[in-house]
Amino acid sequence: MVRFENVGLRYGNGPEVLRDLSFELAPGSFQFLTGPTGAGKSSLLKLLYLSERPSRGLITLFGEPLSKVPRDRLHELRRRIGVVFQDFRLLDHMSAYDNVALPLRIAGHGEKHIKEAVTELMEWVGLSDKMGALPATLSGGQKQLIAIARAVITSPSLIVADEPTGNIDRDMSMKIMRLFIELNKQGTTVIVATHDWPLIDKIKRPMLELFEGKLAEASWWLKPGEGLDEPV
Ligand SMILES: Nc1ncnc2c1ncn2[C@@H]1O[C@H](COP(=O)(O)OP(=O)(O)OP(=O)(O)O)[C@@H](O)[C@H]1O
Repeated sequence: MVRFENVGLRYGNGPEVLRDLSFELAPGSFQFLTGPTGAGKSSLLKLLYLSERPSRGLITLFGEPLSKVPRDRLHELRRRIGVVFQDFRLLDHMSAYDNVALPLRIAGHGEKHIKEAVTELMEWVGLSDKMGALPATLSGGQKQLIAIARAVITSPSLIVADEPTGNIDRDMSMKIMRLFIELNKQGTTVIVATHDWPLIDKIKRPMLELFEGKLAEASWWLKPGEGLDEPV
């Protein structure tokens, strides 16, 4: 699904903020990414969802070496990735329904299909009664549920989440993580950056740890399949 080989990243002429990153995300895997503030988690995720290009090394995404993908084809790969941010990035002037519908509208789908898909996803995240709500009238957790519905409406094969439960209470954080786990059980590859140790501890999935731009030996690893059926 994803392979990094000796990847480095610098912004402009600055120092390398990521160095010598080599790892793989297997198809259908669930991976946490953790590390202290400034360690480079968001930067690593930006490389994954194609918002930055590496300054050295090789990234292979969906079997394609990114260095060989022409710029005008990058958006095709990008469409296969759903991204969830800590700050939701909903469009404030649009209803929850229209926010969730947006990726399908951009992709040119008809309104009938859009209505079915949005209705199903709003039900899935438990917000069927908030279709017409503007983001400003929703709680942080509800906004994140809308952002997750928007991220998955195009059925991406990779979900990248950057601190999706920052500033969200414990119960809602668990609800959000359960949605990611459900998607993962359906075959979606998921990577979640978080500082939330109690959450990591409860969910028990493999973890990548960054320190000052380098991957540390993981403090613990689970063997493939291990932990996956634990209640969360
Ligand atoms: N656009 C940018 N231009 C220049 N430097 C940047 C940029 N974005 C991040 N950095 C630098 O890259 C390093 C890693 O930042 P990054 O945001 O990836 O860390 P992080 O682990 O996600 O931190 P946090 O947990 O605080 O979100 C930091 O030193 C940061 O200052």
